[in-house]
Amino acid sequence: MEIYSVSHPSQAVEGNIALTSSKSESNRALIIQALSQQQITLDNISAARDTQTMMRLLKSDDQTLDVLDAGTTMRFLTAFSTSKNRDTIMTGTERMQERPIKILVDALRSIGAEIEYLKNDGYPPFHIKSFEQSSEEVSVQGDISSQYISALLMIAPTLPKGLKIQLTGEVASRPYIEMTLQLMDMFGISYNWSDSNCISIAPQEYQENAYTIESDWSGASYWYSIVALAKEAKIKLLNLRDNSLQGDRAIVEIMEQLGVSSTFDNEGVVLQKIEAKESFDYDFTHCPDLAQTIAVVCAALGIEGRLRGLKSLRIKETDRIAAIETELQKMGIAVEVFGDDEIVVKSGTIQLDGARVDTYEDHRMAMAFAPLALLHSVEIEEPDVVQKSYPIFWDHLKQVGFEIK
Ligand SMILES: O=C(O)C1=C[C@@H](OP(=O)(O)O)[C@@H](O)[C@H](O)C1
Ligand SMILES: C=C(OP(=O)(O)O)C(=O)O
Repeated sequence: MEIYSVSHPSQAVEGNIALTSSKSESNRALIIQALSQQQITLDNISAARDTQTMMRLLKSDDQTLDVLDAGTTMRFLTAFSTSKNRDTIMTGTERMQERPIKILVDALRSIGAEIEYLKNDGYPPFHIKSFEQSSEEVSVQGDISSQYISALLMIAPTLPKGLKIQLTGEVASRPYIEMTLQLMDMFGISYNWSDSNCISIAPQEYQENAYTIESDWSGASYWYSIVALAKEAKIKLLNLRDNSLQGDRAIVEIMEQLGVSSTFDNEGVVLQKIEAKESFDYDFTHCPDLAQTIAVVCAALGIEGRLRGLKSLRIKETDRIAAIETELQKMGIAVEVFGDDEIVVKSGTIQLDGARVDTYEDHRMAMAFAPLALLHSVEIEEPDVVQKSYPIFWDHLKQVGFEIK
């Protein structure tokens, strides 16, 4: 097994960081480009493996599309292939075969798709056999994954009857749905989102336009953590915008409570240290990818942190609630878990002597725990997991004085 030993002798960080661009924006823009008959020009496409996989599979003529561990790639390509009536087998890693797809498959079946599961009902792999649109009305449960909804939204204008998507229950990860609609709007699509949570999209064509993908706010979160834990810090993150399409921009307000200020200029955002509050309480329903970063920041600062709205964490790259609990407890920090939705990271003194972090094939475990190296050297198992969203993460750490062996 590969292990990195990460440390930071001076505990002071300064520099400009050109983050990898957003895989969420990239994967949407690529699907829109593939659905459009017009010239759609995209700049700054993400180097993330999830996006590189999307690009490769969009060009592929193979019947089987293996998305590896990329959730958006699985969900968006499922709807895309169906809309094209393309005979396709969708598959992915072992973990991907445990991540639910039933809500999306049921929705596609209800509008005319014939889809057959090849192993376990409700999970990849499955076979998309045929599609002829029989109905434009579809009902989708909103509290499991917004990716099913984004997938349906993007194909909607290209379907002969369009789509009326009725969202039911609580709608989680809402900013990701808004990102999808805002990108569609940029390429000429109009839609109506009613008070009763019904999104209607008439048949229309995606129009010619150009878009430059923004840096990744989820990746930015690790830099907020680095600034919070460093003794001295001045970091500028390039190509991030105050008015972002990405919901993880919420890290700005979150980290104001945990010791980091943000100042935007026309190049990006400058992070500096400020005083942290003494306790922390936040609902991550709409920014689930930030939860691991914040759990570790609370543990490192010795602040009690109540993290709510974590329901979707159990079905991501790993069971992230269990992973946070296990790894922080190894470091002497008690974590109370309340059902599937909430954890409390208890205040205490983190024990990093001999600390080794298991990353559970989850990029965010590696990146969330790496900033602890500012307090004491830490070992990170399977460091290559960062390829999924932020391939140059470790090079960026070296750029600001982290030592990696
Ligand atoms: O649409 C997207 O780009 C994403 C939506 C979120 O997933 P859920 O909607 O499943 O929470 C998020 O966790 C994921 O990293 C990316
Ligand atoms: C959950 C994530 O990605 P996905 O669901 O697209 O695999 C993530 O990047 O944290």
